[in-house]
Amino acid sequence: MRIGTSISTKKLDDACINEYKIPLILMMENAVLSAIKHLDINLYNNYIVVSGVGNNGGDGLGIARQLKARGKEVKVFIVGNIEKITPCSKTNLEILKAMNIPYIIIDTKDENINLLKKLEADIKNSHVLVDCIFGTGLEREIKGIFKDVINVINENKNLVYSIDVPSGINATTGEILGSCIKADKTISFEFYKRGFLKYETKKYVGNVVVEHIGIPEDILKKYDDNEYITSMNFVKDNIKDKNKFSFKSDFGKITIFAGSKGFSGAAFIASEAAIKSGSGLVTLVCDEDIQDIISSKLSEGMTANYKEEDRINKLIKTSNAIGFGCGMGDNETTLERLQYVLNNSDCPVVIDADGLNVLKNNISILKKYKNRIIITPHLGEMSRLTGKSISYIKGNRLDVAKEFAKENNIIVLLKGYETIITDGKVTYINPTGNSAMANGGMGDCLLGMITSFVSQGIEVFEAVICAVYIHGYIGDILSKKMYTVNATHIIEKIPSIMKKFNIEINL
Ligand SMILES: NC(=O)C1=CN([C@@H]2O[C@H](COP(=O)(O)OP(=O)(O)OC[C@H]3O[C@@H](n4cnc5c(N)ncnc54)[C@H](OP(=O)(O)O)[C@@H]3O)[C@@H](O)[C@H]2O)[C@H](O)CC1
Ligand SMILES: [K+]
Repeated sequence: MRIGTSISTKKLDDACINEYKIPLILMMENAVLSAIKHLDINLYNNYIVVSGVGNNGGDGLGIARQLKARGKEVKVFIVGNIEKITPCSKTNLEILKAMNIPYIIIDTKDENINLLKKLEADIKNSHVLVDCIFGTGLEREIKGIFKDVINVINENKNLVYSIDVPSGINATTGEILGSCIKADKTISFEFYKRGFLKYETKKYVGNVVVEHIGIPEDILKKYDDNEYITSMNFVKDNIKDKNKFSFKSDFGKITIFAGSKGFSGAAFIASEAAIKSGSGLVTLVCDEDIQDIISSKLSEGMTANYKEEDRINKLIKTSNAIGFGCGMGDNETTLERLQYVLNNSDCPVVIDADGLNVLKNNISILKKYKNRIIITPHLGEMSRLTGKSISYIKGNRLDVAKEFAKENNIIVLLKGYETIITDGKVTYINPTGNSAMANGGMGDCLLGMITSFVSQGIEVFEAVICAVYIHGYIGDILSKKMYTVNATHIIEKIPSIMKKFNIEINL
C-alpha cells in the first residue's frame, strides 16, 4: 500500500485532469462510491454529513446523495464561506437541492450559536457523522466557527467516520492544526497519508482504510514517493520466489555474536530465532563463561568462544549473514569485535543493541561498508546514534530514518509502533506487531530472524522487510489469546507460520 502526502494528492489530481483528461467530478464520484462501502449502511440509518466548501466537502455532498439514494436519513451541514465553494462541490450541492435533501449552511460571516445547537441536537439523534470539513487542503491553523463545529462534533459524538483525513490534521506532517475531529474510522483515498504515521495522530484517525478512486496505475507510479506499507502479498511474493532457485550449499550459514555474563538469554534467543527461521547452519560466538550454558540449550546450533580465533575468522569469512550486538556489553571490546567482524567479512551484517551503543561516538565506521550494514535501533538507540532528541525523532521518524540510511549507505530499521525499514531511497512501514510484544528479548528474536532471512538468498532489503512483518504477524496472532507475548512464544511459532506464508525453504 502506498503512502502519500497532500502534495502527492495534488500531483495526482493534476495529472489525471491534464494528462488523462479525467474530470475531477468523476474522481470525486469514485471517491464517494469508495467511501460508501465503508459507512456501514447495513447497520445504521441516520447519518449527518458535515462538509466544508473545498473538495473534501464536495465528497461529503456526494456521499449524502448516495446515502439518500440508498434509503438513509441524511442531514447535511455545510461550514464555511459558501461563496468560495469549489466547482465540483457546487455541482454536488445543486444535485442535493434538486433532490430536496435538507442542508444547513454555517457561514463564517454569521452569528451561529443557534446553528451549533441544532448541529448538537441532530448529532444526538443520528447514528453516524461523516466528517468532510477538511481533507488534504488543510495546512493552516483552524479558528473560529470551524473550531467550534469540530468541538461540537467531538463533544457529542457517537460514531464519526472521517473522509480522507480527520478534519484538523495536516495530511503530510501529521500536525494537529489547532483542533481535530476524533474519528472512529478514517476512509482515506489512494494513499495511507504520511501524517498518520506520527504517534500523536493515532487517537484522531481511528481505524484507517485506504480505497482506490480509479487513478490509473501509471500515474500512481510516476508520482510515487517510494513509501509503502508492507502487505502480506509482498512478503509471500518475495520469499517464495527467491528461494525456488537457491541451493542448500549457497545459503543459510550465519554467525551470531551475542551474549556476555548475565546476558546469556539474549544470545540464546537470537540464535534460536535464527535456527527456527530456517538458516541451515547457525553458530553463536559468545564469551567462554556462558558458552556451556547456551550450548546445552541450543541443540540445533553450534557455539564458539572468542579464544577460538581461527575458527571465528573462518566463520566470518564463510557466513552468508552475521548478526551482532545483543547482550554483549557497551564497552571497548565490543567495539573492537564489531570492527574486526566488519573488516574481515563481506556479507551483510545486522547490528543491534550494544553493537549500536558502541557506534554512538564512532558513526564514521558505518560509511566504510557500503550497502552491507543493517541497523535495528529503537528510539533511544536512534537518539544516541543521531544525536537528535527522542521527541524530535518521534515527530519525524520517517525523515530521520531515511536521512540516516542515505547518509551512511545502510539499511535502517527504526523500531516502534509501525516499524520503519528504509535504505534511504525506498521506505516500508510495517503494519504488524502490538504492545503485548513490548518486553525483553523481543529485539534479540528480531535480530535472529532478520539475520536468518538475509542469509537465505532473498534480496537484503526485502529480507529485512519480510522478517519484521512475520515477527509482528506471529505476535498479532498470539496476542489474541495471550496477555503477554514473549520472544520464546514467537520462536516456537516461526516454523508453522512460515509454512502458512507458503515459504519454500530449500535448505
Ligand atoms: N485525488 C484525490 O485523492 C481526490 C480527492 N478529493 C478530495 O478532495 C480533498 C482535497 O480537496 P481541496 O479542495 O484541495 O482541499 P480541502 O477540501 O481539504 O480544503 C480546502 C478548503 O478548506 C479551506 N481551508 C483550508 N484551511 C483552512 C483553515 N485553517 N480554516 C478555514 N478554512 C480552511 C480552504 O479555504 P481557503 O481560504 O484556503 O481557500 C478551502 O475552502 C481530498 O482530501 C479528498 O477528500 C476529490 O474528491 C477527488 C480527487
Ligand atoms: K475530513
